[in-house]
Amino acid sequence: MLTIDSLSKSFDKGRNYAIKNVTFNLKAGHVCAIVGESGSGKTTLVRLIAGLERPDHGSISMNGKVIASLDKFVQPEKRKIGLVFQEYALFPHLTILDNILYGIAKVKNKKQRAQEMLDLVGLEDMGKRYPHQLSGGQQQRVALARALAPEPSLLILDEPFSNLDTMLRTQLRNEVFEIIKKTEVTVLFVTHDTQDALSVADEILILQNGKVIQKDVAANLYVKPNTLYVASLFGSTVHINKNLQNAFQCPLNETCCHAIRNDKIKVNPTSGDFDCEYITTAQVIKKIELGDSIQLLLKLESGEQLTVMTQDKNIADTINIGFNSKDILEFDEEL
Ligand SMILES: Nc1ncnc2c1ncn2[C@@H]1O[C@H](COP(=O)(O)OP(=O)(O)OP(=O)(O)O)[C@@H](O)[C@H]1O
Repeated sequence: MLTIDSLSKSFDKGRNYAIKNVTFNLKAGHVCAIVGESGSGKTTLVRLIAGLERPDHGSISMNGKVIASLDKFVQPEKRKIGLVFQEYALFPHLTILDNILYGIAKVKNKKQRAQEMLDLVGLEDMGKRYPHQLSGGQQQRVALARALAPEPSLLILDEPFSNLDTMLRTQLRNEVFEIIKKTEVTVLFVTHDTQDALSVADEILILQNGKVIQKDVAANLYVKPNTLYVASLFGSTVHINKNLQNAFQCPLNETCCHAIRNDKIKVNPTSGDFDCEYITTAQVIKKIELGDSIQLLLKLESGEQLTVMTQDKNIADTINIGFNSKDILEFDEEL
């Protein structure tokens, strides 16, 4: 449905690239989350797709038709793309109903359509109110209703929940995606929050320095991350550097980079039935009680520090820790 081919964009005549050679496909009806740290190019990528920026290289096609390339540019309003941003961008002087009507000037039965959209987002009685009379979460649902009203082929959500506090954020995210599922619209969802991505996306695209590092379903990103960065995004991860290899006596292939998830490091204070292939001794520097588990900050003889989790309340000052080769993650990259 959406095809991005070798897309690049620079804001300084090619010295740096906000988006560099990005290629991916998105199937109709799928939700794809775009995840990456600040400055990785997420917003630039969706602005290119929405037609708010022009690419320097490559092309964007929707349903087989090129909408942006070096010699073709379809205007944003002709792209059938709905946008929802972090700031709700509602017109303050228009009622909720008029805000929704604004986007569907050319649709037949537009009042009926606008009311249907209000019903869809659960604000059927609020059409006559003004934006300032609604809560942040309600305003974001109006923004969603407005974006969905013209029946877009693609809906782009750019950090739509960042303005909200954590409780409301999770609730609204779940509500919004329940609404979206009913419409079967294809979605690109920009977020820096991996929990958001894991909760709602069919697939996740990871951007780093403007490049796609990996695009896959969530389970694969966890089990087979391409890089240490991707591994770290989906759970605390320790790089098994030379010092750690020496400490645990686990020599690893020098041409690759290796890591272990913190929750795969086993803790056993007595070493009785310790069942790990690679073991070392560690000094407990700090214990932090986190409800029913305890986080331990450890120092190895080599001076390396790492954290592990345990449920054992009787932790001595010096403990054994270890892991198994099956849990080691291996990447091609050099750090
Ligand atoms: N209009 C612009 N002019 C100049 N540089 C820009 C412009 N827009 C983005 N950039 C640069 O492009 C790079 C990618 O920015 P972008 O906003 O796409 O990242 P992001 O991943 O969305 O970040 P954030 O999560 O902080 O919003 C950054 O280095 C940014 O400074």
